[in-house]
Amino acid sequence: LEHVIRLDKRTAALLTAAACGVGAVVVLVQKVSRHQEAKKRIQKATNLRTESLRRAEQEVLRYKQSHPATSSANILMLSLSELTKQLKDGSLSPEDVFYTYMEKAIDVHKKLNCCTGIILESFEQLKTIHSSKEGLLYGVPVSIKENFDCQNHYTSCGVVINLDQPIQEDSVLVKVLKSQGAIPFVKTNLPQALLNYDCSNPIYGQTVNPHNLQKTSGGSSGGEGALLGGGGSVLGLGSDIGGSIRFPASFCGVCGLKPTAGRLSSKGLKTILPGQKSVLSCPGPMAKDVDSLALFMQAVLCDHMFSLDPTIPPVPFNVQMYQSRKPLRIGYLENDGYTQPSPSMLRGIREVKALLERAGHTLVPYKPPRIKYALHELIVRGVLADGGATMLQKLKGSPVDPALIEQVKPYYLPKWIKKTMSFLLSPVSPRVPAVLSDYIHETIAEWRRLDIDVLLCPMLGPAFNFFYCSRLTCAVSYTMIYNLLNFPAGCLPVSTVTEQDEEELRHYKGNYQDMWDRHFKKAVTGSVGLPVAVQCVALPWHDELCLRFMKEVEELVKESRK
Ligand SMILES: CCCCCC/C=C\CCCCCCCC(=O)NCCO
Repeated sequence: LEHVIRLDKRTAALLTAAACGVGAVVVLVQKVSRHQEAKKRIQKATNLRTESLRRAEQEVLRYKQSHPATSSANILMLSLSELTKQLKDGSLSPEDVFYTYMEKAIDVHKKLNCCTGIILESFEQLKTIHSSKEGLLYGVPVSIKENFDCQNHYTSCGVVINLDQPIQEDSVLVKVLKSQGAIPFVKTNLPQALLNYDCSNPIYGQTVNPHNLQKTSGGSSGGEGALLGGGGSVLGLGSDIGGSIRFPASFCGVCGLKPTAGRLSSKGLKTILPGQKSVLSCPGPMAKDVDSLALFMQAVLCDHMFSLDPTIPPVPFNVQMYQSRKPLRIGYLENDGYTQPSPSMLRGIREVKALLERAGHTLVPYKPPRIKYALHELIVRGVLADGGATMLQKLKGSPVDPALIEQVKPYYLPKWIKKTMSFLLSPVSPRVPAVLSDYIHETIAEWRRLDIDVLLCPMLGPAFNFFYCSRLTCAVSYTMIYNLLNFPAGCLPVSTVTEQDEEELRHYKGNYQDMWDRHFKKAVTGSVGLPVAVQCVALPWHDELCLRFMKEVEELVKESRK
């Protein structure tokens, strides 16, 4: 009997070992085949990009040969309002403008890796563009961030799992832009899974900064930032849930507006956390100047958008509010108490504050109420309510990008650890949706108490060195708060980093003097000459007031340089 039992034990051990072996082989085979599938999809997507660039380049060459008199340098120098005027009065042809920007975009892409592909359908659209002469954006080439659906193109959001089928239908904003005579001509790069303010993914690679190739363009609308900053586009479409329009605008020296979420249609705009309602994502324009942002808003806030997406309130652009120059009461923020601004961020605020005061506006100091509570209890708990599971789901079957890895490492912690931590914290942590509206009204009450119309606050910058964005999610404090509050917020360049800023940075300690403060100092080191921006904020649905404030800052800065 003893012999039989021993034999049985040995058999059981052998069987267990064999089962484990088979299991391991199955897992390995699955992993290898998933990896190969991912490689195949990436190859297919990059081949499509290469082919679209090659064909566009050929078309540009053909056009240039038959139109040697096209003055490209002249066209590229024009602001959007000058460009639209000349297109309308016929002194410029849509063909000359289109081929000029196509050539420039390809050129900029070769240096900065900012495009995910050329929209070849734009060549066909150009042939019938004369029928859209009444449109506010007649003949204007517009660049589109990759996460907006465009018919026949992928909307990958930088994740391999989304590279299955090309999209069937244009997003609402792309349709509306076309109906206003704009020509979407190129799709632009973004970070893997969008929830990051760098601009790198395993499909299309890293986009770099037009002012310094050793710096990131920022993200997530980083392809837009780089292309606009490099001069390869005059108007772009981005999206923002934590600063994704404003970070690349700041890092690349262009303007960007995150409107009130709900003002523009998000139909056909892919996000990575659909259904997450605490912090709202929204589309918005990016461009070289504030008037271009305003023109974009005016163009898309039209009956066509309201009828394609009836969930959008039919409120057209308020030109009167944009053009008003009545003196304002402006709150200003120097340090939110969470992320100590870099010396150039702070200098930007102080210089603009002085210009605004000199122009007759009243400036009053402002502090956001309970900033730590807003960031930790409302933003982190709202966005990561599922412990990062949805995001990890999207990363399955593909490598995690080096620009994202540090950020997502904690999401990989075993569920039981995350659950225990959540349980331990739950007595002190309220449910986000229940208290979010209280926080919004508390902030509005503070604005009312100070009697302020708008707010001037620091904008993260200058452009980071590579791989620091994923280590510094805390640095979204100046931007993501306005996604949480759903206040419109825009940013614009006001200066460039000086030797003096760089010297002061050597003494930067941060508000907490912790690891993140040390990372921040390293992230922005070596930035002399890079753009410095400020952020302008208004109350919900007052997008035109936000733009008007931005426009005034832009004018004052321009004037002060004369
Ligand atoms: C202390 C505040 C930390 C907040 C952490 C929130 C959780 C994840 C990090 C988010 C980083 C957001 C970067 C911006 C991404 C963006 O706006 N994407 C737009 C997509 O349309």
